[in-house]
Amino acid sequence: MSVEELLVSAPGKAILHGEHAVVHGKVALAVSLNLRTYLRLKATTTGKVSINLPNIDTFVCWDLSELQPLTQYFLDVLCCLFSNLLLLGKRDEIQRVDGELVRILRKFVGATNENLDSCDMAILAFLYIYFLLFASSELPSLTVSVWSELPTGAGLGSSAAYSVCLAAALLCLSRVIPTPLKECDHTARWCQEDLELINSWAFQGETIVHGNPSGVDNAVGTWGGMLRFLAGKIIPLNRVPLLRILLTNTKVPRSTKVLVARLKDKMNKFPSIMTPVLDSVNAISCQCEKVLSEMTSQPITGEHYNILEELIDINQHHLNVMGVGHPTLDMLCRVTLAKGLHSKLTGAGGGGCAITLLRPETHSMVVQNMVQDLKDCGFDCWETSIGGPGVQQHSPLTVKQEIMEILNQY
Ligand SMILES: Nc1ncnc2c1ncn2[C@@H]1O[C@H](COP(=O)(O)OP(=O)(O)O)[C@@H](O)[C@H]1O
Ligand SMILES: C[C@@](O)(CCOP(=O)(O)O)CC(=O)O
Ligand SMILES: [Mg+2]
Repeated sequence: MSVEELLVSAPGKAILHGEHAVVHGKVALAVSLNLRTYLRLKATTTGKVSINLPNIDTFVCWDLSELQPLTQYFLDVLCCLFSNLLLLGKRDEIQRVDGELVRILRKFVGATNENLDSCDMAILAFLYIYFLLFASSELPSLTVSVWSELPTGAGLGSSAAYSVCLAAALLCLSRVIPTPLKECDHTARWCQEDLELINSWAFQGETIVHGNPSGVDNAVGTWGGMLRFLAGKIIPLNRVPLLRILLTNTKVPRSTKVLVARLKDKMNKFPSIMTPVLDSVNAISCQCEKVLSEMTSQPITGEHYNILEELIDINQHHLNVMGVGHPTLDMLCRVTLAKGLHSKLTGAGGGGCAITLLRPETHSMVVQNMVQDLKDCGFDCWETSIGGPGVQQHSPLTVKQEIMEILNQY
């Protein structure tokens, strides 16, 4: 069946514990959010490839004749990649981004900045997946439009949600995986094997945006729910208590790529100092997992919350030691602590977002006052439910009208 129009979405994430340490092979606990990125793909006959990214004010359109000469560079890599793709066993090969191809694409889009600005990274991630999937056949003419409820570059995994949507939609268009939505369905998900493929292609998109991602963000975007992630191994945590979490965005812009590289430099400079810090973060993730599991098998007590709060405080100090804190994040922690509530940065830090654990007994007036104090600092706050579904295909009727209106503009 040919794909004429396709609507997919993927959730953002919050990391409870283990950001950065997870890049160095330590455990992370992460959970999907009910804030999603939506992508609409339309196959066209215009002879053009258009990509519309209103969140980052980026709108690009190429003639297929401009793109065609680039296909030759991808063909060698493709021979190897497609055979591995079909075998599905050699996942490492699929996941390795080819540096030479990225250099060629960077030159094509005129990206000069070593760290790449946000629009270049998003365009490169699209082109990389597009060429790898289509260079060996006819390049398809299409329009891709993306809109996200997530703030971009704020620690909530917008890059991964974007990459997961790109991977799912382009894999469907190339017919490597089927479109799961049946006529009577509102939303549908792919089988486990197809999800693994989406996840591995999304990892490539993340690699272009981040440089050296752990893979935890694209795993949450693909599978949703709460996950334990360790060195590429994904374990869904099905028995977890319902946690109330407040998200606050300091609105200080930062780049995950730069922050991940900053910690790498520190690790190289002070290995014997930084390694124990990362080991301690690993222990925090394990201890948190244990407490969360106890909270589902025993009556929940104040002591469980006390431990969760202490772990948040210790980890926030560690993240400052790693060099990924920011004065606004320190201020945010002080403001919430004044109301007796504990916070830590989430994601790459350096600004961006923090999570605050709300205790069940915390009165709604206390939360409201605290939110006002945070807003007075210039921050955005929202209490969101966690554990939203992973990547999905939608019928247009199931997507909020305001989101469809944005996507339908293109
Ligand atoms: N909705 C979107 N549209 C276009 N690009 C996006 C979108 N969401 C994320 N991106 C890409 O991801 C980058 C942000 O990734 P990153 O620095 O990892 O922050 P985070 O993942 O925490 O939001 C953006 O600069 C952009 O290149
Ligand atoms: C810092 C890190 O642990 C999480 C980054 O998340 P985000 O891009 O800031 O949402 C990096 C990674 O795991 O790839
Ligand atoms: Mg990211």
